[in-house]
Amino acid sequence: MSEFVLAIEWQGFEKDKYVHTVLEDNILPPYIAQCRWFAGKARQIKLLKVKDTVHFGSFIFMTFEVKYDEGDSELYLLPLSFVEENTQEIAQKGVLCKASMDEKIGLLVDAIYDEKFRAKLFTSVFHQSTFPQHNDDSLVFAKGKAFVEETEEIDSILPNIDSSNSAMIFGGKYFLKLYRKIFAETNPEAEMVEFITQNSDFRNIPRFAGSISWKRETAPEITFGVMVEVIQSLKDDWSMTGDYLNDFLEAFVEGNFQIKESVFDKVSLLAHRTAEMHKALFALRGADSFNAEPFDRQYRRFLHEKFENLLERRYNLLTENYLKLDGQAQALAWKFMESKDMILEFIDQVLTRPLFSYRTRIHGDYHLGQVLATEHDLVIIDFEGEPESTITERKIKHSPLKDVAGMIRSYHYAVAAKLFNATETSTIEPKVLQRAADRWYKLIKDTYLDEYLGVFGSPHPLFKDNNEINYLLLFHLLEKAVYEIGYEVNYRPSWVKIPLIGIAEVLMEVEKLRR
Ligand SMILES: Nc1ncnc2c1ncn2[C@@H]1O[C@H](COP(=O)(O)OP(=O)(O)O)[C@@H](O)[C@H]1O
Ligand SMILES: O=P(O)(O)O[C@H]1O[C@H](CO)[C@@H](O[C@H]2O[C@H](CO)[C@@H](O)[C@H](O)[C@H]2O)[C@H](O)[C@H]1O
Repeated sequence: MSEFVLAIEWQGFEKDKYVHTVLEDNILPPYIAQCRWFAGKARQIKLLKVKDTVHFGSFIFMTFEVKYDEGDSELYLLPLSFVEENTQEIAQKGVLCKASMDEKIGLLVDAIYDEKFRAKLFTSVFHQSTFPQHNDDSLVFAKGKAFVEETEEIDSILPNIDSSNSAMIFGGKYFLKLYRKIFAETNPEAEMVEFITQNSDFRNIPRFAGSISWKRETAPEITFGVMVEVIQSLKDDWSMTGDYLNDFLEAFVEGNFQIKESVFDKVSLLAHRTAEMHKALFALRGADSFNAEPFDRQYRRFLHEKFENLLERRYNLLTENYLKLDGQAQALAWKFMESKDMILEFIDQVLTRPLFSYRTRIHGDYHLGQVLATEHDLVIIDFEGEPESTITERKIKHSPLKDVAGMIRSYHYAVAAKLFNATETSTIEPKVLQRAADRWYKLIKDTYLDEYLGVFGSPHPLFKDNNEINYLLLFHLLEKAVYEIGYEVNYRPSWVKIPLIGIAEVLMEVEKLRR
């Protein structure tokens, strides 16, 4: 905790330059560096600036901007509370500094750690309260279909989960995600979850229970948080698939290739739920932001430019990090670089080839970790979209095959990570391992895809024909694997070979299309 003792006054907080300067220079930099939600830990901070203050009873929502030496700046949300000493036990990681307010001594804390703040959030959703601000702006709490509580007296906890935002659970029933990195726009997750809950009968998402938004007179509104129902789940589908793969691995080291029927059943179930989600999104009419659209020129150009830029950035990243890669990853990276012309030619086709399929709002960052396994079913979560894209881009409509490609990539990841990282396989030749991984992947991929397409029947309402399905699926598989190189180089360099193998496999299919 910082040594500073800040004298705070909530009423004049927005204008108190001294308090802002101490926060910006002395308190926030060390504080945010230890917060899981702060995404700029690996970047050089050039400027940190307190931006806005939104009053919420005896609490404050403060926003601050972080500018870096390179790349885009970011806007963060930090709710603040003053907790008088000896009134409440506050977790050490929530304390910013010692403080005084109205002649009382206490602590300035991240308000999520203050149970009174959490209780006020709940009460405000309960009453659908509005908090007018000093200008014509207001802080607005909305209530959704899944909010069925009859009392506002409810306990709250901060669950111990891995989240890039801040989660709170109320009465074991309501899950509130308070966004930390915020955008000057409605968050796509709040929009998607609210729209699906209120306008469709698709049940395999946590249904919308409420939201917190800062509505501004002269600027777009900003979503501070979204409340949904709690999903009772022991694990996500990534760990569940990891369990099936443990069985597979055990048989494989004994010389058997074995996949249980129940595994195919689970894969089919996920394909089924994916198709139902896409059907629901396709059927949502009446609001421009959800109506299905064709592959018009403007969208084709957007898709093309985005992929070309991504490709360029990834080639540069791999070149800069080439010497840090192991021998196998270097060979794969080399192959990827040599294929540049073929990839560019394949991407170019999106500008001109006939495409009569539709595009709709989609999940956007679909992988096994975004699916929670309940006792008998699966529930899809986290509709925030691809973390690297801007918030406007995340709302652009795409072919649902982009989600399908995301999930297929995830199965590829699951088997590769399991077989190549296990100690049990350390003495097995890489070629033999690769062959087994390929077989597992192919069977699972075909099961997923066949079941997914089967749900829609024929003719398919969203996709024109098999040619288009094939091209769009390969396009998005390639795009996703290229995207993943960035994630792996930055966070798990020893896994970079997984997307590189994925790229090599897609390129073999692309070559077949050229013949
Ligand atoms: N509705 C929910 N009910 C119960 N747990 C949830 C719910 N939504 C998310 N979680 C848990 O929180 C974790 C993080 O959720 P996610 O939506 O991915 O948050 P973030 O985008 O902040 O990382 C999930 O992996 C899951 O364990
Ligand atoms: O944190 P998010 O869920 O928004 O997604 C990011 O992190 C994911 C890693 O957890 C990353 O996913 C990649 O690794 C997964 C296995 O850990 C694998 O299942 C996915 O297929 C693979 O893309 C995701 O790309 C990134 O956006």
